[in-house]
Amino acid sequence: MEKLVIRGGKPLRGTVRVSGAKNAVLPIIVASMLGMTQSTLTEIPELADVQTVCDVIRSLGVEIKKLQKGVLEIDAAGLNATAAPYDLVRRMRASFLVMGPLLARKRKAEISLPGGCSIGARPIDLHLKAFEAMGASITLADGNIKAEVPQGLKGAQIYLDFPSVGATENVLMAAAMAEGKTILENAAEEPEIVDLATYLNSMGANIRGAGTNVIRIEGVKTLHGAAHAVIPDRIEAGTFMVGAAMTGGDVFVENALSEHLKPLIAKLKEVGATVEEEIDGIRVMGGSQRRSVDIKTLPYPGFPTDMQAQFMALTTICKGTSVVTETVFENRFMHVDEFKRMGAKIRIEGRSAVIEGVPVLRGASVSATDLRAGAALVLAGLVAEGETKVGYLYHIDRGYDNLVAKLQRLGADIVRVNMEEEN
Ligand SMILES: CC(=O)N[C@H]1[C@@H](OP(=O)(O)OP(=O)(O)OC[C@H]2O[C@@H](n3ccc(=O)[nH]c3=O)[C@H](O)[C@@H]2O)O[C@H](CO)[C@@H](O)[C@@H]1O
Ligand SMILES: C=C(OP(=O)(O)O)C(=O)O
Repeated sequence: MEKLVIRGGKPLRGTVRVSGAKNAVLPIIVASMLGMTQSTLTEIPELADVQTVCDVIRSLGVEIKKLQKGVLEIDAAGLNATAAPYDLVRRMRASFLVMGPLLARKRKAEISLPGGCSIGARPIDLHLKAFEAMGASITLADGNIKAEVPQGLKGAQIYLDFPSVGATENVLMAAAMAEGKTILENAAEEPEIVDLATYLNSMGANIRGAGTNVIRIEGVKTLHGAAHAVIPDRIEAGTFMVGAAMTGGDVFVENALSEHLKPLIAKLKEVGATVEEEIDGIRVMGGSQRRSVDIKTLPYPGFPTDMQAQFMALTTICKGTSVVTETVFENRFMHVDEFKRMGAKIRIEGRSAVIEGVPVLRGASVSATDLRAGAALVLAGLVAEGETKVGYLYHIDRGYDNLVAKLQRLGADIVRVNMEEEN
């Protein structure tokens, strides 16, 4: 098994460039299925999830060429299948986003229930209710969802019970080519939704209001390919920012957009870090004192759930008691037990974790229980006394582009080793 081996104690210093956003690139690659001509996408991060989403849409007849590092050319003229294979869908929840484009272009879709992720049950009822409102009939058999809309999708007024990111994206893609107008209320407002809408509009769609909680979509008959550069990854940026604050370092996170990171910036300042918002990135300098701070995750523009684990890593070494409350996912505290192995003092009370800061963490063997938990354990390893070994790296590989090389360039003592070879 491969592991990351980290020797803590080195402050992160220097410049790191943020890659394109995982949570923007996945829906954007899927949205390319709607184009009748070729799209060129740039700022594509090197991630296992990008590979998986490309495999999913290739299996449906879409041609994808990697022109050079970070650049994909996608041609969906030959889209010819309507069933997404189970072994790919189970690997990544975002695969379920192909349902919208398949219904729009092929009027039917068959997709396995997306793979359960350890952070919560993650149902897809809001996606399905929205498709039903647009005229689709949906059946579930043998773990597969079959949706059909023989007369084509019709625009509808849809209210999401929760501002789900994935459901908003699926509706945007379906409604872009539906007949008539769709009004989506209580829509998700994340920057990744805006990026998807920008791309769809450059493909010929008519979408207004993305980034607010009401999105209006006037359906068009066809869409064409377009050129698009994916936005920077605010969660990757946030991970390095927390790393700088934790290690008492000084890091310029190039390409990070401060307008996407307001809650994190505010909380880092509360902890005692200095944060400078610059035109081409964000500089974070960690102080010697770290004060305890409370956070509560919320849909955008609230504190992102995808930064909760990394921020909790920081609170483990803040002076005093911090409370971290998770409201978006019901089971996103798997990292707590791993932090405890490293000497952190944390107890869980319902949806909150109460963290009593300790002066030092100790290196230990720990497991990445999910993507952000993995990143959080790496951050903990950077400040721990002695050696930390982080296993189950496939979680981290899903969503961080060259994490080890980027950390090494910032001065971290971190290597990736194959433990079997070592023995
Ligand atoms: C690929 C991608 O972009 N992933 C992000 C996306 O996931 P994802 O799109 O899956 O997240 P959602 O916003 O849909 O989920 C938020 C909450 O709504 C619930 N829910 C969602 C859909 C549904 O039909 N029914 C339902 O109950 C979920 O179980 C969860 O508790 O947004 C999450 C919330 O910001 C992030 O953590 C993920 O990194
Ligand atoms: C939960 C995450 O991703 P996904 O929705 O792809 O599982 C994440 O990026 O932290």
